[in-house]
Amino acid sequence: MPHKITWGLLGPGRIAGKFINDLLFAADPSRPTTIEHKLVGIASNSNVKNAIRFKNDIINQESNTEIQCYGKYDDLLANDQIQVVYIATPNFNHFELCYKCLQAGKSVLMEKPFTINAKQTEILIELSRKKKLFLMEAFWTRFNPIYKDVYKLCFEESAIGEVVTITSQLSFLFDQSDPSMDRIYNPALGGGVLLDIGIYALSWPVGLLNHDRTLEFPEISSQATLSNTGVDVNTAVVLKYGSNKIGIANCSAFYENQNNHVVIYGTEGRIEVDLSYKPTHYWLYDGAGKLVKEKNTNQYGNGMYFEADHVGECLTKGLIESDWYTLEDTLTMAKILETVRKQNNVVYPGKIESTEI
Ligand SMILES: NC(=O)C1=CN([C@@H]2O[C@H](COP(=O)(O)OP(=O)(O)OC[C@H]3O[C@@H](n4cnc5c(N)ncnc54)[C@H](OP(=O)(O)O)[C@@H]3O)[C@@H](O)[C@H]2O)C=CC1
Ligand SMILES: O=C1OC[C@@H](O)[C@H](O)[C@H]1O
Repeated sequence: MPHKITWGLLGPGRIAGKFINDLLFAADPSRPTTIEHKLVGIASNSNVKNAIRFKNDIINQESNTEIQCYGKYDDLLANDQIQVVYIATPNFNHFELCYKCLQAGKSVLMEKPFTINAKQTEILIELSRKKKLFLMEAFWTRFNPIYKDVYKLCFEESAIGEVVTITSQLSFLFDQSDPSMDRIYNPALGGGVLLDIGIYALSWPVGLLNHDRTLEFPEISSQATLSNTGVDVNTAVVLKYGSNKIGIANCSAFYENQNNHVVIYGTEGRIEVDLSYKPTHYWLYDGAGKLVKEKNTNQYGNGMYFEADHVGECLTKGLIESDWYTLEDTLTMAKILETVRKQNNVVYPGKIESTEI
């Protein structure tokens, strides 16, 4: 019998549509058959019509009759049929909503970036442990099979010797005159490219230069250009781990990058990856620069079901934390993002930095 995981959704917007589509419908034959995902509730906090529209747009009318729609997030939290809540709102209220979910006894899958600052992350980790509830950042890239293959090549097969340098980028054209870009340019919503897309570029050096989590927090130097609204829009970060490992990550809102690549350099070769946020292809080169292996993956859905299935597997096993993308990993990333923001005077309103509920 498959293990049924019952989901609630807060924030029926853009990413939620992709995630829920994947959760329910991605037809990858390798998906675990032991888990049956069921969407039980959808909540908008501004208008129940948003939740209803989402339900009708995403889910086949015949199969959606049992899904409850709510006009307030709190009402969804009162539904005791819901086991885990996926929070897909803009960055500014992640802390508050996650805190409320945990207090209401719900496990949580929280969109990236987990919170606005490291203190908020620490509080949520502590609360989830106290309540014995599952909590994870929806860092979908880490669950992508190409990321996992690269990890294996580097650390189980020693395919490129010692990993010493990683360069990684992610840039999109975020047009400031487009009203839908409010989330990116508005400090009150926790905007800026670092938290929006820089986090993906950073995740490769952060995940692979310290893969066994034995090294100290890295030395960080960074530079950023700020928008007229005060958030970062063109940002570069250098991380130094230990005495000899260096990561370079950059992100920008100024151009649509055709080359959002990652390159992992080892002492005996390199691995190139096509897309830092949504990898589909890797190429392994030996020390002489000869291509020795490559892999292209089949694409099913949006690539977000890997993280969703992982949540299902963790819940099935009764875990309160992933052992693959841990809460310590989330906290480390939160500290790195905060350090870079501080170095570049990206200041958010005190209200969204607050740890008061
Ligand atoms: N994993 C990934 O690939 C991606 C992740 N993300 C992350 O997901 C989160 C949501 O991004 P995205 O889907 O683009 O966001 P949207 O702008 O689509 O907003 C999502 C929902 O949040 C609520 N909301 C939007 N603006 C506000 C506001 N000003 N005040 C209060 N509530 C608001 C709305 O729900 P309601 O009806 O309740 O008001 C809206 O439907 C972000 O943290 C982002 O970093 C985003 C894109 C891709
Ligand atoms: O997480 C994301 O990935 C894709 C981007 O377009 C989006 O702005 C960002 O939030």
